[in-house]
Amino acid sequence: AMQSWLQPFDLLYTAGVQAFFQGDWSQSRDYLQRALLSYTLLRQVKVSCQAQCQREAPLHVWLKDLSFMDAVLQRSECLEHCERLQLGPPTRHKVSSAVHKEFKRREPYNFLQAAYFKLGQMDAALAAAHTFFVANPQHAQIREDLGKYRNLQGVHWDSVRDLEALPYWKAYEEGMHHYNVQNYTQSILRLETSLKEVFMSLDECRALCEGTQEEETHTETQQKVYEIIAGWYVQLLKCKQACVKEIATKPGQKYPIHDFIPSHFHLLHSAYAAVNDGAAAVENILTYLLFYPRDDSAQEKLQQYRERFGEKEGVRARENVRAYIQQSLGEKRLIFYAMESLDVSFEDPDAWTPEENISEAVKDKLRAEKQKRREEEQEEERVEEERAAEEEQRGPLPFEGPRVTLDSRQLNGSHRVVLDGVLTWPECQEILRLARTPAGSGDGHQERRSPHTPHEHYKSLSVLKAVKLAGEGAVATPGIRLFLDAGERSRRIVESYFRTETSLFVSYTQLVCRTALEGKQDGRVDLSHPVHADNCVLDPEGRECWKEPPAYIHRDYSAVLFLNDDFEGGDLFFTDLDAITTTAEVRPTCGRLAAFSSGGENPHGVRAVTSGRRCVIALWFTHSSEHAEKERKEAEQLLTQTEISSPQEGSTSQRSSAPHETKNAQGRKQRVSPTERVRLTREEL
Ligand SMILES: O=C(O)CCC(=O)C(=O)O
Ligand SMILES: [Fe+3]
Repeated sequence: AMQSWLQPFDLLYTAGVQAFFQGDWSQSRDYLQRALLSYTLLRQVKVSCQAQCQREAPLHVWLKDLSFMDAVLQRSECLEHCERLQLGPPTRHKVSSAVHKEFKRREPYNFLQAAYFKLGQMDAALAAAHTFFVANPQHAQIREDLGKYRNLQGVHWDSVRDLEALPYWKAYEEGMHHYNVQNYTQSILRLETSLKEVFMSLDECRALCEGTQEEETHTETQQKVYEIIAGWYVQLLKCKQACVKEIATKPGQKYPIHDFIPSHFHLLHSAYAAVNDGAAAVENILTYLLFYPRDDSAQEKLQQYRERFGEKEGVRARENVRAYIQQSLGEKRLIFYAMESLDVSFEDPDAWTPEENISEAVKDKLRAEKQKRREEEQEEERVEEERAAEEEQRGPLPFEGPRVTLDSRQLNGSHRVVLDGVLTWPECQEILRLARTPAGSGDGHQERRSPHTPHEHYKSLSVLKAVKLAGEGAVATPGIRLFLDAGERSRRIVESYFRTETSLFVSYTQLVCRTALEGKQDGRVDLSHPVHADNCVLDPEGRECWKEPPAYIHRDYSAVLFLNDDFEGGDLFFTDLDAITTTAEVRPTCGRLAAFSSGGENPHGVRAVTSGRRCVIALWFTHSSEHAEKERKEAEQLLTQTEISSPQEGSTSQRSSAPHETKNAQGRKQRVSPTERVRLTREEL
């Protein structure tokens, strides 16, 4: 019989994200839901196949003669068969570790919540948003979104829950709480539940290690067969060991809870003693002593319990915990052994590993690695602090009107800012008219296929060309004056906000429109503008940016002043040096300014414009007077002449614009400072 097998979750996720950026919310929601389901089912199948094959094809054989290999082959066949039954024939498809990480960070829920929101499914949106927030409490955008949901009517706040919650965290926390308020009976119930579920989750996590290998094993040098087996096996053991850390780390937290598993027994023995269950108190202190046999205060407690409750014949430490410790120590022993001879690094997730199990050489190595990790963490913290300090140093805005909407921290980067209100709506309309000149009018103006994608048209206009067009009467002068002024306004904002050491000059100004070509958008996966940095040549593989020609190395700051939002797609986004990991997205809208330093710290690109036309003023600034835009000066002079020779500037515009647009034309005086202008237009509004 035909059976439809599970579709790969990464492909479903990609399809969901793609539909999202095309604004197809219901499609996006459906794909994302299926991706999450596929992810969960796949893990369930793998865990259950592991369990089944552990029973059917046990591996308790020693590496003598051929029986070991025999067992390995049988296990392998069992797993293959089990997974084939449930997942279909094996494929070459391999999920990248980047996607694995995104699922771990619950990234799909962020898209899903936004899609639900657009579809008006508010309760679902809230649940998905909360689920994402729990794992990403620092995420600025989700905080903002949740704040938005909070103000909406008819949202059921009481029913909001974490859709990915692992059951033991709730039990553990309630157990701690009851313990702290000396409600021991309840505390015992919760902590026992937590323990049971912790070990179940631990088993699942460890079983998943036996699935596909995450890390590619390096095969640069020629390896012998036993080296390959050893390398592979050590990877497996390290993966299993790492599960303790994973289990003990709450979603959204950076570090695991110290001694998470042993601490259960510590709490339990006192809780049982408090309710006078002597046998259980002794059992749990003995279990705790399995981890820390030389803990004096625990030994003392054991003595006290024996005196208080009498000798408890036959009461012993918990057998499953003893087995677990033995298993874990066995794994550690092999890893330590490998560390001595092979180039193996390891972070011991447990504090209880007995000293005598570790050789001096390995101790040194563990210490050195720990030191390295600490230094890396300190470096991370330092960068974070620097970023915070950077924010505090931000200068004031030079005039009234614009306001900062997102700072570097909220944009997950450095030297980035998004401001709103740099242009008013009528101003955007006036500038947009410049871009609406019919194709072919005037030699200065270009409309052609985009240099970046075959799915879009691309039109650019420099300030000088714009002024020349005005001279020919092809465009209205108020728009051009605004075009020039918008550049100057942006320059002043950037100079002041980033407190640049010397003044900035505009080095280039361009009005750029990207138009989606109808009928050429199906299945589109490319970008409107590929990821790049503005003053250096980006090398994503090497994670470097080369500040050398052909890059425009004199550019110090970049700005994009958005003019409209009546199109689909076209978000500006920032990435890491890898040109893949998106760190921030900026949705264009009239008067919004995205400004950032032009170097390798700010790789950026533009998402595909899939319908309509997206227009912006792109600006680059420089500290070097030699690179100041010469055209700008010339344009200023020419424009002033034109304005003097035709004081009724509104009249020239009539020819090139549709009648309904003239209502936005402003016949007011043009010689006003930006401050006055903002005030003026505000009063007009
Ligand atoms: O249009 C945009 O949003 C950015 C364009 C850009 O990055 C560039 O032209 O260098
Ligand atoms: Fe750029």
